[in-house]
Amino acid sequence: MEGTQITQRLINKIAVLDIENAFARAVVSLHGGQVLSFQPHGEEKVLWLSPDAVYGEGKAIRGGIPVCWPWFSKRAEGGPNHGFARTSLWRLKEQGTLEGGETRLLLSLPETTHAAWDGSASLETEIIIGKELKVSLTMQNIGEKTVAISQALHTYFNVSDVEAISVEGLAGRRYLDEADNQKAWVQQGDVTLKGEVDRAYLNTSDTCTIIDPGLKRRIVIRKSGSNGTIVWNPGAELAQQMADVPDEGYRNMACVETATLPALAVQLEPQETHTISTCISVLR
Ligand SMILES: O=P(O)(O)OC[C@H]1O[C@H](O)[C@H](O)[C@@H](O)[C@@H]1O
Repeated sequence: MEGTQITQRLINKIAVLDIENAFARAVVSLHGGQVLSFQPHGEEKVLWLSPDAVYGEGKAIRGGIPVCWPWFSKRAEGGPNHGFARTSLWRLKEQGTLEGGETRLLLSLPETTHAAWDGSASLETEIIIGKELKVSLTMQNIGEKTVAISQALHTYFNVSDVEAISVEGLAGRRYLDEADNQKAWVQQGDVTLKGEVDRAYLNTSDTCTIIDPGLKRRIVIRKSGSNGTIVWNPGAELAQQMADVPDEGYRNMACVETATLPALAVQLEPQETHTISTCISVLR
């Protein structure tokens, strides 16, 4: 197939773009500035998207790569969990095809302010869809004071069985167990996920690899500009309490998130810019 096809449609009034090129298919939502799907040709879907996801104003879409910004997690001062970028309406600023045939989209939130936040920033997400998926989030402080930014490209991966997979690349790293009062541990060997897992790995920009024996593939997650990795799965009990996750839905999902943790927030000076990015590829 030559070139890129991009078509727009609505899911319950939310505008999404369907992209198809020589390498892959992808779906991107302008609500949240969020990749919802990425599927290289001949490959199973790489990202998990909840069949019960809610598409509506003010709601976060469960799955794909939500952009958590300008804070990650709950915030002592209040405001929505994981910030407001994932519930904002982004603009499609540029679209094009790169020399190698990959599709490039640039989404933007030009002047980003919120009642619960005293900062002011511009935000752009560059999405490159090729054999690999690359997502880069670039922010610039356009206010007059320094702002502390924590964030995540909160990536939900599609897996055959969460209890059968393992995540390589975090051995020896310190983590806080968010499911157990932030107790600190050091990761021994690869990460396996049984029951609720919510871990914040600190000071690591290492590449992680999801080994999925059921789908007979490895998903390689490279990252830059981020000093932390979150590994999350709600487990059976919590999933049952989540209206936008089917009871058994947790089994096919694993989040490995490229993050800046609140404790290690970026101090962004006026006019300063910062980029975090993740690059996802599949190996057989
Ligand atoms: O339900 P959400 O606000 O989307 O958050 C979903 C999850 O995100 C991250 O992975 C956090 O580490 C978890 O503590 C949180 O439960």
